[in-house]
Amino acid sequence: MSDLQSKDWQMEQRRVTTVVNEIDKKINKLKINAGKVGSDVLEIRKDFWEDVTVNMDEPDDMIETAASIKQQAELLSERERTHKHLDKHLKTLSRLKYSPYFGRIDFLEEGEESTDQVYLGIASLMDEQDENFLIYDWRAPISSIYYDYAPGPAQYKTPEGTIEGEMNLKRQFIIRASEIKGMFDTGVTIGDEMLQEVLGNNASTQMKSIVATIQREQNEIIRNERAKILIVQGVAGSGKTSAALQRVAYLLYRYRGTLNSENIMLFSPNPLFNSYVATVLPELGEENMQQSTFQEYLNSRLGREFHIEDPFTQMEYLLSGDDQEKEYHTRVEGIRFKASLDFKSIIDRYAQGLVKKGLIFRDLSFRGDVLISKKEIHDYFYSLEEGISIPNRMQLVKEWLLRDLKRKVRQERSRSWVEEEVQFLDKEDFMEVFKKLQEKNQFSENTFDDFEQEQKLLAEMVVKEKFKPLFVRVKSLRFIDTPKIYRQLFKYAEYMDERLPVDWEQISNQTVGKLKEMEIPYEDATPYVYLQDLIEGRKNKSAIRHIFIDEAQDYSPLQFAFIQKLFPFCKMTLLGDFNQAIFSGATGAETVLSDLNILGETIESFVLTKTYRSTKEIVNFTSSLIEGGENIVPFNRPGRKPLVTIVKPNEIIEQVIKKIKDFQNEGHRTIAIICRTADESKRAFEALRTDIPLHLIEKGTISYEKGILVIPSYLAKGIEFDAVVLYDCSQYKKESERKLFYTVCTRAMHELHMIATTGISPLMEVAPKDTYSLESNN
Ligand SMILES: Nc1ncnc2c1ncn2[C@@H]1O[C@H](COP(=O)(O)OP(=O)(O)OP(=O)(O)O)[C@@H](O)[C@H]1O
Repeated sequence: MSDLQSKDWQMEQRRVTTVVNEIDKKINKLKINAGKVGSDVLEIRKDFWEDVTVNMDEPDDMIETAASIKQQAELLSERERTHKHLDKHLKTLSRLKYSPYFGRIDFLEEGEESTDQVYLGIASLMDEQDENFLIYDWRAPISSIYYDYAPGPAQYKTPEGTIEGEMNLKRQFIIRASEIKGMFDTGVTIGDEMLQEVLGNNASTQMKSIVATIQREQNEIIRNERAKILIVQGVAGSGKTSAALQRVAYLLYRYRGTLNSENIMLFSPNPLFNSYVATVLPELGEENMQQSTFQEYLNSRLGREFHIEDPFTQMEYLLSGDDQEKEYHTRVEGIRFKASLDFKSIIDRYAQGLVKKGLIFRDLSFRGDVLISKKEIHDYFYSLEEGISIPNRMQLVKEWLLRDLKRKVRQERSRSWVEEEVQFLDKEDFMEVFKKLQEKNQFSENTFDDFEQEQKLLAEMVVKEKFKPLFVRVKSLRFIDTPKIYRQLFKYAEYMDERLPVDWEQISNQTVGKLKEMEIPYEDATPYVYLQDLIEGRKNKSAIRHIFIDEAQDYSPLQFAFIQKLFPFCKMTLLGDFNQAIFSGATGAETVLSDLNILGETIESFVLTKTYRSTKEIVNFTSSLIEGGENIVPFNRPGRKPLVTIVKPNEIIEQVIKKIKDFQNEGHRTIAIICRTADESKRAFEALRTDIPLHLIEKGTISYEKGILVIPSYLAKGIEFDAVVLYDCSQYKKESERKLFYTVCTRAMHELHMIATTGISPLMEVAPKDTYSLESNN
């Protein structure tokens, strides 16, 4: 280190120390404050009822009592909110104390005399007088210069306009436990050195925030405020998920006061992924957005009625099914067609036809008798004016049914079964009736009359209770026979459209067969709920205002159209990689990213071609596996070439164990043995578990720990590992599995080892021989 550098280092360390002292003072003050508020909360809770005037004698007193309770509850919740806020602030300060900032820029604004020194951290911090920023939030307008420019002329946008000037210095820090561990003055990009340092580290079971090293093209995505639909197409490892999460943090900062974490929703590929990304936002001092998988949504809609196939079971079928069989082909054809907008338009036209005829209803029965028949409901529905939309007519039918049911409740009271049931009521029920009569002052002091009254009320109670499920059914529109209406679609389609696949009849039979068993194939679940919404209507009550869809290539055009309908007023950010479209890859179905024109309206699209995850050698190999791979730019981090070892099938376990031991000795901590299917994963797990400690990841797994895991190919999406062992790469044979093969190989950060039992995968034949090493144990 030169003298100057060392002087700079000392000067910067002194500043860190001063800032940390300032943070300490703030922490102490805040702790005292938080302590006070905390004891206020406890006290209010303890004395809640003592401080409330309770008097129920007169109506006026009751009103006063209610007001007093309300006031006390408001006071309590105000104190609780303040406490939560202080607590959050304290956590942020402790994080700042550990590492106050990661960057500095010196910026001379045009027309100004003095240069501003801007230090960037995960949150802003003012000096004691609250006059100057000691740290700027990385999301502040001025901070964007750090991500967008090299030293020299620079500009940034503010709500008031663009500010221009000159950046004289751009410096990066690695600060840990209030001590500078690394310091770089950087040039063109955000320090290669710093990135090298970050990317060279071991993978963890949780994704990390990238605020210190966001790249210019990622920053553009993170800060985009215009687009209604923002599309990010990025190669594997280009930071799509990272950019998405920092974008959530940015939006929460930019629109603070009007947007909170409850208003943002992330659709992720599987439950494991949810936990993988769960710590990024809290690390940045923000609360996590809502997270769900699309499957969870479908379950919430259809789970009561159907057994729903999940996408992983569908994937297993595609990977393990016999592609020589007619049935397999029919299914694949069906999956492909049901993903398309052609199918959606068939459903739309079918629904239009239902305006005039074709809706099917269910009988409403009670104690084995039909109370209101499906025919009566049908006739009532179609007697309503055609100009009224189907959902609105359904509401009218509902109201009619409810009125009718109430009438039926009254008629039912005098039936003999009711009298019998009354005998079996328990004491509490009698007490309730007694209380009701008392409240209504209905006792006449005439014992005979009183008995009559009581019996009447008890009968009413019994009937009401028994009718409850019927009322619930009617209120939730379950008098509509949607399964039958959906099944009927397949017959109708034959007369409606010429764009049907040639084997539509077989597809229909296959689908209808499943539906009759109350099983719904994954490819039918979205069309089903889409049709259901056209019939029932769905009010958008959700608080969600921004949707993020990760692994967007796994959504079909029809699914996306459905999501858009579901959240019509939301902005959306879609992140995906066409080359990792493993589900559609297996069937040739279109995905939402196949043709961006279908998204119409206001889309803005970004492409990320630089990849950060894997070493240069791994990227050289993986990018040769796919079309267009020559455009992928690896980050310059050296490593070993991927290695293929050919072994006899009965030696595979021995080879895996050997390789795992080697990786562990080299210091790798998360090692994945990726198998093609769940079945293969189970077998590998059973064979290995006695020799090495490992975890088996299955579709329901929600989190994992550091160490060795066995995981089926399609569940490894979106996640990364220090080292990957492909259990048997000879199994990836079909062209339709190219994307799957590419996806699994791109999970490796530092090492990729492929074991082959019957020769290398034919999918690797396109890779130049010098992009991998080959050894044979035979
Ligand atoms: N600007 C950056 N600074 C530091 N690390 C980065 C940056 N961008 C991406 N990375 C790292 O690269 C790896 C891949 O990032 P991420 O998982 O977000 O990519 P992705 O595009 O979603 O990948 P995939 O599509 O393959 O799942 C992560 O380890 C992430 O931390």
